[in-house]
Amino acid sequence: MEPTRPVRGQDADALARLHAAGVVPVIVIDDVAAARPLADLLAGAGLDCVEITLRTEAAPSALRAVAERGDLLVGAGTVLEPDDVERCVDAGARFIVSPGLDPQVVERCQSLGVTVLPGVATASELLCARRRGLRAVKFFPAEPAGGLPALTALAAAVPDLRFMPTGGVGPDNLRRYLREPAVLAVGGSWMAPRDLLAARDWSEIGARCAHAAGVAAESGSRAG
Ligand SMILES: O=C(O)C(=O)C[C@H](O)[C@H](O)COP(=O)(O)O
Repeated sequence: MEPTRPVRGQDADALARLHAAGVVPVIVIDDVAAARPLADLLAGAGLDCVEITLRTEAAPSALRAVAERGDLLVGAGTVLEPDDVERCVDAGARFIVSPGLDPQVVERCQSLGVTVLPGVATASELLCARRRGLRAVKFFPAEPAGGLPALTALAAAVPDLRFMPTGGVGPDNLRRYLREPAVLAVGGSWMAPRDLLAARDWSEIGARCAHAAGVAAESGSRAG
């Protein structure tokens, strides 16, 4: 990737940090009180970026709590409505992720200057993202949509875009995705899944995060 190229709606610093992190835990959080210990754990494991999905009532407050630390790059996921973009940016989100490419969500992000990673699963959606000036997208749902073979085929046809595959990625296939040069970073819930978060199983979450960070550090020139 070329992190210094100015790209409308995608701030180079955020993209560079996502690329350096390599893995992005996707969080579904039910209790805002779990946000700070989770953030401590992510930072301790060397994971610099986190996506908090707007799937729960606690999500906006959790996002704010993690963003207030100042050291982690926090994004909002499952952003379905343009008005959610403002809410998330106001809470401290530095990137916005959506399961699909909704032009209104993308435009709102671009008008606010926040990085947006809309979900794409087809070449047509990829071209729509490219037409809007984007240079990175979420590939979703990665495994059901064809996995790494589909991603590499899309990347070969549209070589100036980078992908954040998410959906069905985990410890068994993480390494393979990270070896693909078109992959900006890999997203997934396996590092801190909802049930382990609810159970406050910090030791298991910590072990999964440390493993993912280790795999990311081994892959290519990513930061450790
Ligand atoms: O599109 C969004 O905004 C989402 O929130 C979707 C999530 O990124 C995936 O559902 C995570 O997939 P798994 O890692 O397989 O659990």
